[in-house]
Amino acid sequence: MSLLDLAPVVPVVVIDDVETAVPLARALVAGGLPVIEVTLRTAAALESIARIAAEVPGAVIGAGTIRSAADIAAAVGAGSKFLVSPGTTPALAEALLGSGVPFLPGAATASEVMALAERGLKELKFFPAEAAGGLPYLKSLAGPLPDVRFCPTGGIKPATAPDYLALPNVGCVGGTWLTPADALATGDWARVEKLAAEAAALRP
Ligand SMILES: O=C(O)C(=O)C[C@H](O)[C@H](O)COP(=O)(O)O
Repeated sequence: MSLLDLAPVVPVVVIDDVETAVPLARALVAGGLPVIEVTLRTAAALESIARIAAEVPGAVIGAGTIRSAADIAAAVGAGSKFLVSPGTTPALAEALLGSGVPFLPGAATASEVMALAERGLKELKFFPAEAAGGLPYLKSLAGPLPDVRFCPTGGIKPATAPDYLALPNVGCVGGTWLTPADALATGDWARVEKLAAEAAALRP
């Protein structure tokens, strides 16, 4: 099954304290969102991915902010089951194709989408979704490029997620709203689970 169809919302998580990784992943899975993207933006990211991979069997754990072949090696080595990049250079596309795991390469323009589609890559992250044109932009791409599907991410909120999910070329959306920094800091896993449950219900 495609990465885009596993869950309506992919939580994008920035983890500063590795001790929060497992409880937050458990809360997301309990709420009904098994696909979790940990951004490689913090020192705790790789160890967090490793712990979630080892200790949260219901999670499909992946790495975001992939920018290089070295990032791919580190992320896959830590146990990432999928990879996500904010944008895609030709070299990064090559490295992702050789990674051995599913991935969502980032794209934001018709030309970038077409360059990836030429290589057979037709399931992409649309980033930064809101800033790059949001709903009208994705609707416009669906006309000439109907065979390409997206996980828009960047600026998407609970109120706007349903409109994105209603588009024919959107499989899921990504966002950080499921794991607010203050909830992570205070260990408010019940709040994370509730936010996840509300998001999971966006596509019954
Ligand atoms: O680090 C990355 O490569 C990313 O994944 C960027 C994130 O997708 C956005 O930062 C989403 O953040 P929100 O706009 O708060 O939902």
